Amino acid sequence: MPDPSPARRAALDLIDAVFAHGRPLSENDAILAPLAPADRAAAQRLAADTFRGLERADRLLRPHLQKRPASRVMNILRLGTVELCTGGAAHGVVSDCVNLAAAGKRTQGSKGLVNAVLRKIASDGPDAWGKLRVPRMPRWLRDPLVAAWGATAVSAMEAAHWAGAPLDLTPKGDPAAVATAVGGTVLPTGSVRLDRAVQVSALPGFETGDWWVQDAAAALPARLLGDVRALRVLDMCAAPGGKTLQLAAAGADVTALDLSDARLARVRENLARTGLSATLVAGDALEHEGNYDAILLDAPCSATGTLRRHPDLPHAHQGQRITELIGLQEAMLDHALRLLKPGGRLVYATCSLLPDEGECQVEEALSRHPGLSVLRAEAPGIEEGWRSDEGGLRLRPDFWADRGGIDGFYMALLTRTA
Ligand SMILES: C[S@@+](CC[C@H](N)C(=O)[O-])C[C@H]1O[C@@H](n2cnc3c(N)ncnc32)[C@H](O)[C@@H]1O
Repeated sequence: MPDPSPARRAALDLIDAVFAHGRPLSENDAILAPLAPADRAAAQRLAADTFRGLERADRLLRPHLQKRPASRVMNILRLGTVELCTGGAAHGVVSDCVNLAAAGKRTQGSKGLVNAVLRKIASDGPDAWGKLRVPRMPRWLRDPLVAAWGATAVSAMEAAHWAGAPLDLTPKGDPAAVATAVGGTVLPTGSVRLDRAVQVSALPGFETGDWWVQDAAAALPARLLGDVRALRVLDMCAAPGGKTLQLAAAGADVTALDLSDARLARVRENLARTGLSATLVAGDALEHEGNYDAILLDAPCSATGTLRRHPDLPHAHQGQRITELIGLQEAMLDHALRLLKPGGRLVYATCSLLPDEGECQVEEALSRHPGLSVLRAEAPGIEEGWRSDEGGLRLRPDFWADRGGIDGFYMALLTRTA
């Protein structure tokens, strides 16, 4: 039996790692490292597409399965179903999925099942696919989001997740020049957006570090700090460094702190590519000491605002860590306030859709710290509808629907007088 294609085999390993070990697709370099760049990109795309279409795939597969097969076999069927229903060539997909089953000791016995089921899906799946509902988020996440934002808003978010995300770049200098060079458009907030699929490293300006990849929402927190020229700024959870690059490009004297050495290496690479500089510190934010004019706290969170790009996340965990993360965010915010000079500015941000990681954190911090207040967030492109009751900004993936959406984010600009 021929070997399966390296990209499909890696995609299957990536999917298995999410379900079996709760390891998100973006944290599986060991699976992708041996592959050629094109196979790596194809594996990532196949795995992400499988998670995006998982609910539809499971619905189509259910009538063909008398009992649920072993997890890896189920994942081969899901991978094949999504490909077959989104334009994959029937013969090539079915035979390679059979090869995938044949290649594993625990899956060999299911070759026949894979072949029979995927042949049926190849004949009637593509028509049925388009008639199925837009996939929903898993209940552990959907229920609290419906409680926070209402069912209509959550359906709109799911439509945005299903549509996927364009590519956003943050320019180091003039946005118009970058937009012209890459064939993109300048968004009202100053990011440059490309609506077509591209190989990022082949775009003009990549080698010369004229821009970096960063969602338009993720580019806003650093802008809320305003003019940071010559200020001592702490980027408290810095890696992989998008916001460090913005602050350094704006002329700040940046200390970029992160717990993870491996992730700090990404900050170092990004600084080198863009010719920018910052002081890198590996360590626990809660133990860091210093005195800063401004602080950016982009706290670790559920990342539920990024499901357009990371549809695997709600399957990697069922929200078990969220309570722990909320405690960490609170402790980090309190510690950051200790490191901030009186009158200094602090941005608290999370790429989460859950108010417990955003609005509630700021409301509770205001009640714990009498000298703390929220300043009005000002930056180009901010819409009045984004402003939340306690004075922060709430961005959701269903916003900017006519422009291609924006990641979910929360951010607030704080200052401390005492
Ligand atoms: C949301 S990400 C930061 C993204 C980054 N600001 C950017 O724009 O590229 C959160 C980061 O917090 C780091 N982190 C988690 N716990 C930490 C801690 N106790 N101290 C410092 N960094 C921590 C993680 O390693 C991760 O890189």
